[in-house]
Amino acid sequence: METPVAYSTMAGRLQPQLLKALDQMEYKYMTPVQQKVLQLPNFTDDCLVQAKTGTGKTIAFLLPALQTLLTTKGLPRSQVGLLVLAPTRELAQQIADECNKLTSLCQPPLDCHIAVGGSNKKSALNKFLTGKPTILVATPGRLIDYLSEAATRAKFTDLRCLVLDEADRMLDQGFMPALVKILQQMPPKSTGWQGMCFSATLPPSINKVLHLVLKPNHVRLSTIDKDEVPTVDAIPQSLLAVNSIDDVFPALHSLLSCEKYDNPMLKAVIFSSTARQAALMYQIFGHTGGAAPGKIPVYQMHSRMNQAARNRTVEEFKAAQSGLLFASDVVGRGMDFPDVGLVVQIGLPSDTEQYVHRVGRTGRAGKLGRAVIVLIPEELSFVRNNRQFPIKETTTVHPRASPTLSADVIRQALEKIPEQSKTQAYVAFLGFTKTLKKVHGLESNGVVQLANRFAASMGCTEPPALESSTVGKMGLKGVPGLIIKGRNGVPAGEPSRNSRGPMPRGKKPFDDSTPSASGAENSRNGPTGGPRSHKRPRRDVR
Ligand SMILES: Nc1ncnc2c1ncn2[C@@H]1O[C@H](COP(=O)(O)OP(=O)(O)OP(=O)(O)O)[C@@H](O)[C@H]1O
Repeated sequence: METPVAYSTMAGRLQPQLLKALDQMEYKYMTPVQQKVLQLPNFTDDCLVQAKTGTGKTIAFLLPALQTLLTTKGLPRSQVGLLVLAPTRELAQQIADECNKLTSLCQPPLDCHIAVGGSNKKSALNKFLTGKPTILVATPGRLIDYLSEAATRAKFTDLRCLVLDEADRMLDQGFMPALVKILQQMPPKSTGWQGMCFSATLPPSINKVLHLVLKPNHVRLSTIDKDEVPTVDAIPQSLLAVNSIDDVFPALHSLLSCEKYDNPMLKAVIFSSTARQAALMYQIFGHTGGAAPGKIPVYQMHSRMNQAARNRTVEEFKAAQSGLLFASDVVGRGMDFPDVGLVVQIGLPSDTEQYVHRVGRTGRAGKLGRAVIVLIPEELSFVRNNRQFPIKETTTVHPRASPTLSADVIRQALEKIPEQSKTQAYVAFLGFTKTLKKVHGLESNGVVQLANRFAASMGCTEPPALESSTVGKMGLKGVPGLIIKGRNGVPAGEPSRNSRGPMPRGKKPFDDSTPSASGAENSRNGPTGGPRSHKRPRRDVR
């Protein structure tokens, strides 16, 4: 490992007020990525930078950009000189907070504004238009909204630097149309603004679109060796392979309770594939008192919450000394929750990059951490196809683990969960599994069967009834095993036929692997309607 270089050696290259702020933030030494970037002879070079999660990339792009703003003459104070784009609202806020700390001693002040969805657009836009926003941190959707106003567009005519944080995400198919729209409203690249792209993962696919923000001769920096994986070495990764989907929640309960026994101050993030599943698991583990023994606070974070609740959770979980955060991918990238010691992924990440970023919510800033992925047999191909990750199968059983006790605790907790939450989790599971059916190696029949087994694992006596339009949208019309409202004897508008309460103890859940009554009735759906095909799963990332 290279000897760390002190920030004090940057005197003369960085403005004294930035160095003083770094000192106040107790950043004495540069992290490797900060060192690489700050060693560039020219801070205004276009650059593509890769460094592992939690290694201080935010400071690495803010410092050169702020140095440019502080030393460049001629930038009118009402103009945006630095624009940072990030994929999520919470990440944008986090970047703005870090930026405000770095500029806290600047005189005259460098105002940092934020433009994100979920907040009051009118008042934020008004402040932006009447203020002196030298820096803007934004999510693409809200920025496009802003740019519809001519007065807003006029604020960018002197742009000096544009940063894409989580650059591979910002340049992927999901964000590309928005990014292109934004760039159309910015001064042309030929006016000389600097482009900076940062991420822990830079798949080759982004190379063909980098020209949108970077010059052809941009600098490429990486702190990751060519054949090295982008996950942090200090995070042991393990696989908890469960025999069937019924075992997922009990296995998670067992894992968390054992971890909690070993470390009463456990702070963990548990990722689910969908917002609804994160919400469901939050409720389940709320009823189990977090994880036995003793109580541990539980938190939830996903796109189905309103922005005020999302902001509150971020603040609380950042400050928490221990707790379980049940989350979707809205906090899968970039978020810095101090001292998270464990990341658990329930089911498949949407892609290998997402696996890396989720794992990276632990082991940050040189701290220790551990990552576990819980997979059912249908999902194990993820590990087989991604041998680059040092994922070890968990073989040792913790002496405290009691599968029967965990199964009982989960069953009792599930009895208290409203049917509506289960139905929502089922629909979301169906949709997500459908989009990843190739990875699962499943046909539509198999997708429905798996989703129905998921419903059974939630204690549903039969699969929740779906709106016919929902089934159509998912491209699952006519697939046996689904219960459609208004058919199968289920009155339209009624929540579900399974709302008879929880499955009695010991009762065998419905077996949807054989054509059930519901499956037979389902044949009335007729031939499959034109399925809407998704190349990638709909991710809960905004
Ligand atoms: N020079 C430094 N010294 C000590 N801590 C630092 C330094 N720079 C950054 N940090 C801390 O390291 C943590 C991770 O930083 P940051 O969030 O920028 O990482 P990142 O590389 O952007 O991660 P990700 O890839 O997940 O987005 C933060 O808590 C930050 O405060």
